[in-house]
Amino acid sequence: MSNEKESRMSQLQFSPPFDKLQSTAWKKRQQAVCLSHAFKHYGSKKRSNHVLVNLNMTVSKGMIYGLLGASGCGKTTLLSCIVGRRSLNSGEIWVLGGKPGTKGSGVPGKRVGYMPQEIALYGEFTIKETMMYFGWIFGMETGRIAERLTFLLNFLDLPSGNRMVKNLSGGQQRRVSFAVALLHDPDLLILDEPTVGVDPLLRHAIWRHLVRLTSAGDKTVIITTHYIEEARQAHCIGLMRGGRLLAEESPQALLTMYNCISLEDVFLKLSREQAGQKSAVVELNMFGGGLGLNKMSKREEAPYAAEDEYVVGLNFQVINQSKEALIVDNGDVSLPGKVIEAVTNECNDCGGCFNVTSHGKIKALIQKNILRMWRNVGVMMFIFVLPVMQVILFCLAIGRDPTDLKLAIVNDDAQLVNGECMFNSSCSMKNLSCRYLSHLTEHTRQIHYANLSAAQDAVKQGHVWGVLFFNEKYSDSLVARLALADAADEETVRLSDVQVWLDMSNQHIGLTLNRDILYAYRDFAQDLLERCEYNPKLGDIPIEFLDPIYGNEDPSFTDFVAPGVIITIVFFLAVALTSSALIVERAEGLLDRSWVAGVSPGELLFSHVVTQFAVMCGQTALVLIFMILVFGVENHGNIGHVITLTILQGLCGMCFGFVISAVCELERNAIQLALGSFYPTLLLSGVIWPVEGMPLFLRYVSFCLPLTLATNSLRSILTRGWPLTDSDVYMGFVSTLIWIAVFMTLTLTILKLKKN
Ligand SMILES: Nc1ncnc2c1ncn2[C@@H]1O[C@H](COP(=O)(O)OP(=O)(O)OP(=O)(O)O)[C@@H](O)[C@H]1O
Repeated sequence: MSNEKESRMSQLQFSPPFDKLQSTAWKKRQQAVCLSHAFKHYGSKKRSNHVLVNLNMTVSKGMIYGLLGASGCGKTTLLSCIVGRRSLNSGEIWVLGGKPGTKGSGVPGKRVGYMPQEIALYGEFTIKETMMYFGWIFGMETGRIAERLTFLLNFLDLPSGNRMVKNLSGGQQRRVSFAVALLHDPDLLILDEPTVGVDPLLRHAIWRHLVRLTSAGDKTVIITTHYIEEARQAHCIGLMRGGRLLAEESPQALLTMYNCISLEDVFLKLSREQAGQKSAVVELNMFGGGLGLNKMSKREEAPYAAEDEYVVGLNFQVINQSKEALIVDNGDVSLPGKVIEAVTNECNDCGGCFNVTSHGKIKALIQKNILRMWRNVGVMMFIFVLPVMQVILFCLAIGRDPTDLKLAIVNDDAQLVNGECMFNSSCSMKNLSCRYLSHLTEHTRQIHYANLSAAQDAVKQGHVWGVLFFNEKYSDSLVARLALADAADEETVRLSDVQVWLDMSNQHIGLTLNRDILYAYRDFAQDLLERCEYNPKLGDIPIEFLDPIYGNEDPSFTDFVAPGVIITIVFFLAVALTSSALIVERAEGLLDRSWVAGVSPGELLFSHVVTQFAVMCGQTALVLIFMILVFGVENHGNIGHVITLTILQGLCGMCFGFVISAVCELERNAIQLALGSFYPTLLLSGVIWPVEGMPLFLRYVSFCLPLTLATNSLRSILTRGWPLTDSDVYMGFVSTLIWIAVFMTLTLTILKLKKN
């Protein structure tokens, strides 16, 4: 050890005593990472899985710390606590002088470079775009990112920066992921198995680079690896098992202390000791020199809660610095970095200096969202083609009267001439059945049958929708009935009736025929009276329907359903688009990477809101253009209000999508929840049937749903032209805004809870 280093060490050892508590805290803050009595479990208290159990760990600045342990022993969990991605259930954690997650600590954020186990990269980005994205998130200048990109492409032997990540090999993708962690030259590098799938030459280069990085003393690396041999190059090794560190020493010191020739032997020995010398069933998988300690008995994996009893080594306390800890492979003794750090360098003193402005991050996030959509043809089709298709299909398929309905006619009143039912259109009282039938043609196709039983059979077999029967005395009886009025006898009245049997199994077709048969009689009677110079009104029932105040005399079902359909399309497209967005990012480890890079849930949501808002404006424009301009759905109101309400509903759907994606871990569950909510909402919101037709209790449920009042409001604007001041209209806006606020609050709360 050099004299200078020695004197610095002794200065530390005899540093002026603060009060005891203060000096302990001060010591912890001088380390790159310091955990004491750390506990972490997953699951509920009753069924908890204890992953970190009274774990103590000290990583001094400027060292490479190799974290080794069997699969499932808690390494990733430990790293995620260090980077601020998870918090401990109890215990203390200091990272770079601050507590992860506290303001200005820079962790999570730009002070830490994190390479997770998963690839966690956007497949549809090029390498360059990937670097730009993460660089902007870290608040780097574009020029600086380009410089680092050139260096990292060379250093990591990566192909051109213009290659798409998804087209790279697995090993190349891992190297890009490693490059992202190195990009902003962070103070602390956390690398979760960075050398998996990397060839030996490059692995060697990576380790050389890590050693070079840390040699200046201001950069620290924590690395997990299953290649135990490469871990020999670390300054310190933490051997982890059952949620705690069995040892924390330099490789050389471990070998010496345990009198072993390999680190695997050391680990085996320690594991046996920890398991109380009882048959430690540890299978060493020797493939590629890997540690492969993944087949331990359950008993062995159980956590050990006794206080510090198995921790071997000196824990690198700065004041009692272990010499062994400072021995590097070549036998030289070196200081693990800048052991002495001025208290003035503490992060709390620079208050917020590690905060990257939200502006840069949001810009990067928005660009990322747009690029992901743009590069994904399926998503683009979903966004812009699907709503148009839905509108076109709705307008073509829903609300039109059924036509070409076959009706069986049995006419004993008139003879067919060349298959035609002939009549005289002047004031003639002959063949009145044919005259009547001439008014029944709008939606029907008449098929003449010779007798009643054949016609009724045709209905029974589904060939026709109904039978109209005219007896042989129909015309004469009808004339007599009109002439005699109330003097007509029962027989005359009966014979002047047209007898009808309908197939009412299809309500809409049945009602259409029913209506047409009645209207045809009215038209027939009025026509006959007019030709015979009577007042045609005598043929009508004595009720006069004047011009409707709203709507028209022949209201269309399309006009009734259209407002609800517009809102449903925009709402549920937004749900579908958003609900999977966060889940996919989370499943691919991208969300974790963003959190660790310092992106907050609020920034992430905001970026999605902005992108989605732009998408929704496009969707709304397309839906309204096709509904109103192309298919002529009526609009008597202010188009500005129609557009605003539709966009607000889209935002509301997006926020609901955020809730789903925050709640669900799997995309499958998100799809189930989105689909599951679609039908109840559609049925209960008065979109396809008036709310007034529901039982009373269901109406209350209906009014509490996000689409009901908005649909009512849009309907009032479109069909009645009501202004915003009308309560029916403004309640749609108010309820939508309330739902947006509720969904956003829920999402933020769930995300924050999950982040913790
Ligand atoms: N989100 C989670 N919820 C519940 N249990 C979890 C969660 N993440 C990890 N675990 C459990 O915690 C334990 C430790 O997992 P962790 O990923 O930290 O292990 P590891 O040492 O990194 O393993 P490997 O080397 O295979 O990556 C495992 O039993 C795992 O099943």
